[in-house]
Amino acid sequence: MADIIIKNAYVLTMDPDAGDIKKGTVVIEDGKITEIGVKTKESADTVIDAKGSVVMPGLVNTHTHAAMTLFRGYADDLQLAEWLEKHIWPAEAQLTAEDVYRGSLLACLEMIRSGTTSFADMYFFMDETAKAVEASGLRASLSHGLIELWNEEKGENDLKEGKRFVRAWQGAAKGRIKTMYGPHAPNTCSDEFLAKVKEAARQDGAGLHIHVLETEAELLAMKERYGKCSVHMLDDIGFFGPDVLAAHCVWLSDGDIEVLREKGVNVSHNPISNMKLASGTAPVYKMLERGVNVSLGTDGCASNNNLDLFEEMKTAALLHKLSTCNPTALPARQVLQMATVNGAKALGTETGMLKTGMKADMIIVDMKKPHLTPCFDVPSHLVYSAGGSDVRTTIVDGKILMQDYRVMVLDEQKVIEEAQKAAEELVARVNS
Ligand SMILES: O=c1[nH]cnc2c1ncn2[C@@H]1O[C@H](CO)[C@@H](O)[C@H]1O
Ligand SMILES: [Zn+2]
Repeated sequence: MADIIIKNAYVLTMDPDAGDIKKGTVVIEDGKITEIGVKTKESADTVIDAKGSVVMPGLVNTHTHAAMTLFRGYADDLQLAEWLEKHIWPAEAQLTAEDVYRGSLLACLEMIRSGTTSFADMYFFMDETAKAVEASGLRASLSHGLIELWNEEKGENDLKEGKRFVRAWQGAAKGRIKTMYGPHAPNTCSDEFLAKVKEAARQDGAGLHIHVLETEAELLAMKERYGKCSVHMLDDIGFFGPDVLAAHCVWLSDGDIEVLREKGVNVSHNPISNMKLASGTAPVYKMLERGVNVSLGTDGCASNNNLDLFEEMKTAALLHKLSTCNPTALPARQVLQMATVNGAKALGTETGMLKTGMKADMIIVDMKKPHLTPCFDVPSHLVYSAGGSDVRTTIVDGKILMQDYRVMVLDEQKVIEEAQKAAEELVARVNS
């Protein structure tokens, strides 16, 4: 007997061999997809009739800072350097472990509601984010942010904590948690420090999550310090490989794109954050054309200001049509692939596709809505017309986290109230 059967759904498998099944069935057992097709002979404890809905792989957010939900709308309409150094970092200096737990739990709730089933995070007090992931049932790749700022002692301490975290949580929450090293950026960490972090990651068999060439200011600072850009500096110290997740990658030359492709680096594109902070336009069309694995991320809620990957998909599609003056750039299906298949590849998880044997991370999107009527093409609707609030059911590792808009794993009102309180008290401390 299976655990869950989803029937009568439009199945968007994202599996190139299987394609879409217009009226299909997905069978889930022991956290995995055991059958996919038109009909099944199986029976199950839970049978979901998904008539009028789409079942698809859960979305993968490859770059965020979950606890920054507490800073949602806290400092808007500013230059990145001023935003980070004058507003965000002073506020982060007042953060407590409890705050990070409240903020992370709020983020998990928001992700469950908007169809994100796994995410990559880089922040502080990461034990708390890990606990929130454990409690919420989501899947995540977590890293402690290492910000050396050319201070050897700070670097050592950060790396020590990063290492402790990597070892403490690798494989936790029944394998849903993976850990990574999170050196912040090439303009906040020295080349020597980055090489040390790379070595630690190699020893632990852990991945690396880093911001790369988010701003022109970073590019100019790198040229002045090293006589080369971040990509070449990182390449020269042996940093790159398929275990690296590079967020932003806005200010790339054609040569940089070639390095990223050759080394199998995974890029997390964050169009809304890049637009909001006016960081620039990442050459996503070119990267995809050359075969770089580009996925999607929201970045933190201080620069987005939500975690809705449906919004991110639409924005990515529109931004690259506009920036290339080419309406055929980033068609809907390719954008869906970025948010599912490419994201799963970036995090190295057996998810991102509905396929027998894969982990059962999937969402059911309600298509019986005024703004989704009529429906000629499902991928088009998912990218251009739908929003995170159209997700009715969210399943991770074969467990139902939200069923028919009801979150099963968290006390929603309590999570919201406690996050609100934590945010208010935090800002009061910052201003006192
Ligand atoms: O867009 C961004 N660019 C650079 N840093 C960021 C961005 N968003 C958040 N952080 C910062 O990264 C650190 C986590 O390691 C935090 O200090 C967070 O505020
Ligand atoms: Zn970031």
